[in-house]
Amino acid sequence: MTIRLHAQGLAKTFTLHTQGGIVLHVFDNIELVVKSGECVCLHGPSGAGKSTLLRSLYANYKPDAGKILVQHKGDMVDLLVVDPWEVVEIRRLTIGYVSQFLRVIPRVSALDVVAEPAIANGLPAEKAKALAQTLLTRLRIPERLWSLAPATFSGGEQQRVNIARGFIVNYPILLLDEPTASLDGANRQTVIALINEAKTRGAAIVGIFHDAEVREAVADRLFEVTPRSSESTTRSIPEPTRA
Ligand SMILES: Nc1ncnc2c1ncn2[C@@H]1O[C@H](COP(=O)(O)OP(=O)(O)OP(=O)(O)O)[C@@H](O)[C@H]1O
Repeated sequence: MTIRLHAQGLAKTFTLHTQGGIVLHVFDNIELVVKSGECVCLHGPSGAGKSTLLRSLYANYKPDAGKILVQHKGDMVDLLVVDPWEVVEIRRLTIGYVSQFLRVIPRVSALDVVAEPAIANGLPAEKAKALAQTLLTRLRIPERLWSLAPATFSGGEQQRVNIARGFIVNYPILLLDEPTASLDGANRQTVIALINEAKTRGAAIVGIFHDAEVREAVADRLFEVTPRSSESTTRSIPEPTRA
């Protein structure tokens, strides 16, 4: 099976500049390989760094050390050294990300929010909207809501719009941050089906699934993220130089 994502020696700290320069060591030496058709579940206690790792894999956070190799247009490229415009391209074509919360864009309808990534990938608008309708129907978003901006939608409705947006493109790599957190049983089953369909077409998936039923239905293996929070240190701040 093709390796789609390979994180090597990843380390991440946060420096809390507003709190005396305290340095939080979140994780280090992360080695994660994800192949085509495989779903890996990030696992570990609250605060261990699962979301931080997932966001790092999407280049939302910049790790302090290591590489994030992703297969993009046939080549392995390191997400941590590419130019910002390439990150935009990699996100458009190669890596999809479903966060727990929808970033609501005022006045843009739910249908257009979902269709947008497909249009950005070159699908004609009419086809993209037809695909968006199919996904919104599968995720039980009532048709009367399709033309409305999702700002006023319930938490679960917003999450389902976000899922439809993440699954409208056949991304080779998919990152899922608790995609079923606010969903009822029927919609959880739909998300399980969408994830398994993505695996069947060869997507490499990394996810955080707190729900055991979802985890068991989609994950091929667990990847343990171990907390390092007890090792926070204070980075010394240089004394101000006197005139
Ligand atoms: N932007 C940030 N700035 C500073 N510290 C952060 C930031 N994001 C996360 N942290 C810290 O990093 C650690 C890991 O947080 P993270 O959200 O990755 O954990 P998690 O394993 O996803 O937890 P949970 O299961 O509760 O969602 C926590 O101690 C958190 O306080």
